[in-house]
Amino acid sequence: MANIIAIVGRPNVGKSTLFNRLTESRKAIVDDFSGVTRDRHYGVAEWTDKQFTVIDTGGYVANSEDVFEAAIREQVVIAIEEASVILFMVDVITGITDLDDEIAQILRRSKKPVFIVVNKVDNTSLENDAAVFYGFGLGEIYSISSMTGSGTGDLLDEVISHFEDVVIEDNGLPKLTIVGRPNVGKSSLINALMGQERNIVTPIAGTTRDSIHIHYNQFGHEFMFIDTAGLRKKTKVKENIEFYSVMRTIKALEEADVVILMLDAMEGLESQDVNIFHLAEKNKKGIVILVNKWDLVEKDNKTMKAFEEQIRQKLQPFTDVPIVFTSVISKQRIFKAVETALEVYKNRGKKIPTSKLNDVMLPIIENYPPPALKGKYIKVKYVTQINATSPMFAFFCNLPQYIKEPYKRFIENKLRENFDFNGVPIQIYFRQK
Ligand SMILES: Nc1nc2c(ncn2[C@@H]2O[C@H](COP(=O)(O)OP(=O)(O)OP(=O)(O)O)[C@@H](O)[C@H]2O)c(=O)[nH]1
Ligand SMILES: Nc1nc2c(ncn2[C@@H]2O[C@H](COP(=O)(O)OP(=O)(O)OP(=O)(O)O)[C@@H](O)[C@H]2O)c(=O)[nH]1
Repeated sequence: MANIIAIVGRPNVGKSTLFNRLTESRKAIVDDFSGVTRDRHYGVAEWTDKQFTVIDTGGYVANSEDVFEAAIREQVVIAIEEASVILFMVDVITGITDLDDEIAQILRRSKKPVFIVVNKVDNTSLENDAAVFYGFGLGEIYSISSMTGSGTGDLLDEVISHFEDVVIEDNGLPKLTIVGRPNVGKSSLINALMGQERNIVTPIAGTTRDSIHIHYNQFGHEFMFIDTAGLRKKTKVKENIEFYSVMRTIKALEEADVVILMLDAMEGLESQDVNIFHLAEKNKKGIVILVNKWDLVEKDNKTMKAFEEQIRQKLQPFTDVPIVFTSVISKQRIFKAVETALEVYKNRGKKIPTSKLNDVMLPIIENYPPPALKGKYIKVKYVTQINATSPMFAFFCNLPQYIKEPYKRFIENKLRENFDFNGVPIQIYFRQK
């Protein structure tokens, strides 16, 4: 089961501030790429050795107070159903409001772990004021200051102790999932690929009730579809449809080996898609981009190229990703899409023999060594691929701490030029030897 933390609470209590703090801490530690777009609503975070996804449920722009509060209540219900842990954030300065009380009432019916996070406790003199929130009857309270970070460590220690280990069912077959915003054509694609069969397959229940695993075995291809496309929840508020589908997407993504990110050609790649892309990238999943509804685009011989460039521009720095233009309606390139996803699956499992790796990479490094720092030369001695589910390389050298980001990028590009890793994130480490 995916570990998802949802931060709920009324506006202005500081949800986004905590979210930024949690997701940035990971960025500083493990995210090797700089210049990555900051994920606004959901991101990957890490505490001690546990990795998890954080969702910030704020950010409504609603026209009436009623709709607004209904939307928040609905979000809390979705969070209870879909998240593993809920952080209910309140504000020590304002105390308990009516909306806080309503949210607490919904949360009291939840079976999921709920943490009351009392924010804006910037100094110890405010700690006494926090005690009022015991009145919710939801157990322990955690006083924090999202602004300074104080108290967040204790909170996270407690939160991660409620995570379950991610158990992923494995029958050795590639696991693909199709993700994308509502209405891009996900269900249509699965239906088109399965043909009549979809109606007769008995869905193999996934490890959780979050997804359906469909065994595909036709036209010489065998794999598993992690399908969430059929699972839809009726929500009254537009933003919540998105919120719900994001939750489902995160879970499907964590179970899959390769993520097929489907776009609508008429809309292009939007920020929500870029978020999903980065989520897949950070989870080290293989990625294929499908530009669907290509039939609707007025095109000439340059359109596809221009479209591709536009997309890659937004995906930087990880642009070595296949892009396939499909029309599910006219069955154009739908098998190509599957074949490409299976290629990416192969690339993700690729192991380069150490001798070959050194034969190729050492001369490149010799010709273009890492820049010397403070008069010290960096000597790379050898490289090896580490045994892992996605490509990971260790370069052994005398002064690993002197290797800077641009040089890592250079090395990654050379690996990609010489060995096909199309569609897969690569991790590169420099180690002391
Ligand atoms: N003093 C103090 N102010 C804080 C703290 N955390 C957040 N704030 C401030 O509270 C205000 C609201 O913070 P946000 O993080 O935007 O709140 P939110 O809950 O995400 O709000 P919505 O996006 O509207 O749902 C901002 O002005 C923050 O600077 C804190 O720990 N202490
Ligand atoms: N013109 C055109 N329409 C398409 C294509 N693929 C799907 N559609 C239409 O787009 C609409 C949405 O398709 P769905 O397959 O339901 O999309 P979905 O991504 O599963 O949508 P949600 O279930 O809301 O997430 C339907 O009316 C489809 O007929 C395509 O390639 N071209």
